[in-house]
Amino acid sequence: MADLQLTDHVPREADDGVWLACIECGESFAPFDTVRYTCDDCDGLLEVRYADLPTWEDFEDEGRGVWRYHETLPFEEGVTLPEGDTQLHTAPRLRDDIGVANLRIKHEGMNPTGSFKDRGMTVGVRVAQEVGVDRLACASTGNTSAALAAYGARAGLETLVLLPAGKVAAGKIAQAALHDARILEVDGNFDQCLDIVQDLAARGEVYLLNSLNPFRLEGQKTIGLEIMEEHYADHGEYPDRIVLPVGNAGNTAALYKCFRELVKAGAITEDQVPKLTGVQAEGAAPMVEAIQEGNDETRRWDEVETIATAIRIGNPVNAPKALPGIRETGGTAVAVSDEQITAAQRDVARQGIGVEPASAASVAGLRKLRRQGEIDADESVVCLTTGHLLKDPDAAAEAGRKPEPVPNDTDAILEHIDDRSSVVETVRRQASKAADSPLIPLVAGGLGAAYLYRKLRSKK
Ligand SMILES: N[C@@H](CCOP(=O)(O)O)C(=O)O
Repeated sequence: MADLQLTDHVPREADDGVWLACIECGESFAPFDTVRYTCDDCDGLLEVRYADLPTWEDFEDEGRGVWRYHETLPFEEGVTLPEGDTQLHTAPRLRDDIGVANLRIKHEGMNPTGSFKDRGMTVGVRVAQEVGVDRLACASTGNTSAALAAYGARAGLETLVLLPAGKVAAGKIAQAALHDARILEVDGNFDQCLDIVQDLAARGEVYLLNSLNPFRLEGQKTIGLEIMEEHYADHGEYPDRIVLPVGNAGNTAALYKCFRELVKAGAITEDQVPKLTGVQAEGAAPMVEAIQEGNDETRRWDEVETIATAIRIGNPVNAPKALPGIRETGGTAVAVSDEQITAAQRDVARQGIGVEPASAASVAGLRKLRRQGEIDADESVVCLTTGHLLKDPDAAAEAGRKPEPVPNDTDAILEHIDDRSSVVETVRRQASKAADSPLIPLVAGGLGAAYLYRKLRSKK
C-alpha cells in the first residue's frame, strides 16, 4: 500500500478538538460557527478532523450502532431511529461459487429507512440542529431523500428533496412522501438536481445534506468500524478487501477516512487496511474511467443510464476523496453490466438476502474481478450491499421468478406444480444463471433436457 495521508495539527479554530480541514489546501475552519460545505479559500472538499482519535478499547461497553463510536464523531449522540449495527452475513454457497476464501455481506439495507444513508443522516441532522437551520434539503436518486425525510421528521425540521423525474424507484418516493418531505421532481438527472441544491444552499435557503456535507461521511465511516470489529471477532483477522457500489462516492471516501483514522490511532497497521474496490454500472462509470486512465479527477458524464438507479450518477462529488482511497489502499474499480447486476441480485437473494440492484453491483463486481484474476482465491472479502430489496419492488419483480396463475382447486394446483411448465421454468432459470458462465450452459442444457425427458416419460 502507498502511504496514507496522516499528517495533521490542531488549529486554533478547533472547537472541543474538532475542526474542518480542506483536503486541497489544508486550510482549517471552526466546525459550527457558520454553515460551510467546501473551503472558503479554494472550494476544495472539507473533512472533519479530531485532535484525539480513539482505538478499539474506547468503543467497549458503548452499546450498538452508529453512536457506539461517538468517540470518533463530533457529538455524543444524535437524532436517532436508531441506525447501524447491520448484519455481516455469511454467504457460503455464493462464496464457493465465486471462489474466494471468505465472503461476508454487510447488509446496509437493514437500517431504519433501508439504506446506509441513515448513518450519515443521524450525524448530519444533529449538526443541522447545532448550526441552527430549519430547512433541510438534498438531491437524490431516492435513498438519501428517504433518510433525509425520516430524520428531518424525527427532528421536527422542514425537508425538501429534489429528484430526477421518472428515475427514482417506487419504494423510495413512497418513503419521502409519507415522512412528509416536499418532493420536487426535476426535469433533469441527479447531477443536475445536486447542482440546484448546491445553488439553494449557497443562497442560504436550505441546509444541504448530501454527502458533500462532510458530517454525513462521519456517520457513514461507522460502516468500516463495524466491519472491522465484527470480522476480527469472527475470523481473528481483518478483511483483505471491501467491495462496494459507487455512486456519489461517499462511502468510498468515508471508509478510506475510517481506515486512516484507525491507522493513526494505532488500532490497525497500514498492512491491515482492506483494499477498497469500487463497482459502478457500465452506463455510469466515471470513477472506473478515472482509475483506469490514472486521472486525479473524474470527467462528468452527462448521459447516464443503468437499472441500478441508486448509482445512476455521472459526477461523483466525493471523487477527490475517493480516488486516493481506492489507489492508496491498493484497491481497484470495475464496471459491470445491468445483466450482471441483475444476476448478482438473484444470487444474493438465493442466499436469503434481499437487496436493491445497486447493492448487487458489489457482488457482480467481485465475481467479475475474481474471473479476471484480479482478486485472488485466498482473499477474505466483504461486499457492501447498500439498500433493501423493497426499495425497488419493480426491479425485484422483474428479476425474480414470475407468479403463476392457477385455478382455484387443489387437484388442479397439484397437477400444475408437477406440470411441464414448471420444468420449463427450471430450465429457464438454469439458462439465465448460465448467461454469466461459459461452462454452465452445457451442463444446464444437459440437465434440463434429461429432466424434461424423464418428466415426459413418467406421464405416458
Ligand atoms: N444514491 C444517492 C445519491 C446521493 O448521494 P449522497 O450520498 O450524496 O446523498 C441517493 O440515494 O440519493
